[in-house]
Amino acid sequence: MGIEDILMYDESLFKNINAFDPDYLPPNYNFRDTQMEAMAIAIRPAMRNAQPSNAVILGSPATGKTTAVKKVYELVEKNTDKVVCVYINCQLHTTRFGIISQIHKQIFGHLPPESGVPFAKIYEKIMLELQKKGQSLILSLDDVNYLFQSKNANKIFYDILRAYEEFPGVKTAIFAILSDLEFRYVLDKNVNTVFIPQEIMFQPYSYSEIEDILRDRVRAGFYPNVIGDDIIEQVAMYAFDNGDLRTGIALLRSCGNIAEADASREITQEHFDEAVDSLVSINISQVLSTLTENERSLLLLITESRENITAGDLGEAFREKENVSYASYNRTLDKLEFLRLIDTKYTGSGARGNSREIILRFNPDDYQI
Ligand SMILES: Nc1ncnc2c1ncn2[C@@H]1O[C@H](COP(=O)(O)OP(=O)(O)OP(=O)(O)O)[C@@H](O)[C@H]1O
Repeated sequence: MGIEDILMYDESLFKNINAFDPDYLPPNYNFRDTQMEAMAIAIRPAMRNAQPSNAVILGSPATGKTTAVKKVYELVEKNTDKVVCVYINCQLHTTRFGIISQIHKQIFGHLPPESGVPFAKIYEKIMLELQKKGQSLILSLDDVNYLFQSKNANKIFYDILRAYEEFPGVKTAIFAILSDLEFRYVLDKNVNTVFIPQEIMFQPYSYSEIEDILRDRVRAGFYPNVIGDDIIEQVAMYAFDNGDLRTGIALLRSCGNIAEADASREITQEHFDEAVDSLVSINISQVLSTLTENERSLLLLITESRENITAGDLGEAFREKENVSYASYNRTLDKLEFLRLIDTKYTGSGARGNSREIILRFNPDDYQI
């Protein structure tokens, strides 16, 4: 090994490898101003002792929902101490006690004791504190569908949103964050008497938005000239095709690691190809594994039809096969589109959307549906 090789060995291509971490908060956060404004409007009354609004924050995975909430929280906390902002990931905390403990931690700086103190005591302590300080609570429940699996959602929503009945003056709101469109209906059915939210929608990013975001991430994470435009565009295209910005960010990191292991000063086409291969198409497989019977059945019909079928013809075939209502067919179709397994394109003829053409977004031969 020559002297240069030794030097190279220690050299890193990464200026800041954390820029590719899942919890990295990008200082530059574009394309979500409308959604962040809607959140600010929902929170603003709380800064003036008025009632904040509930919201349901909806969008497919990696459309920036969590990041947007955290950014808005940062701004709120910078500007007022009248609002307590709590963010909870419901994949990690699903019980009433777990959720109230996290709120306790945010307010008092530590978790309550895990045993011995009943829920009601902790709840009371929190609400009295909010009442005393004249503070409002904005509780963001990320991946809120997990609460429904553990059947605790109803109680938790009531705990928070009805607090004012027992503790007059206390103002609370919930931001329910969802990446499962289907779940919107479950939410409505279960908690609609207390939870009347405004909807904040996170549309999928366009190709150029994805490219822009990834270029920013490259500037934050790599030294200059480590990765060329051509490779960045390929990464962006890959992320766009997969409908997942997160894949793009992971791919950038993986390219960097592979190039480093190769003791290269830059990321080459070969490094990119290797990174893509190693990604395996976990994404699509993962999505497929979460489908319900009906969704799977509809997707099968689409893959079997091979050429682009229209929504109308597909609807007839599906209703014959599964004996479901038209509304249910439409919901299932929307779900497949939301998950970016299919695209629908208007052909410009026909009535009531029946002229939409269904386009499959992946090669069915590569997957078992
Ligand atoms: N506009 C943006 N600018 C920069 N980075 C972004 C932007 N939107 C999303 N990201 C990045 O994409 C990744 C996913 O974002 P985030 O976790 O906020 O999405 P999400 O919609 O909450 O996803 P999920 O529904 O899967 O929880 C994060 O690494 C985040 O930093």
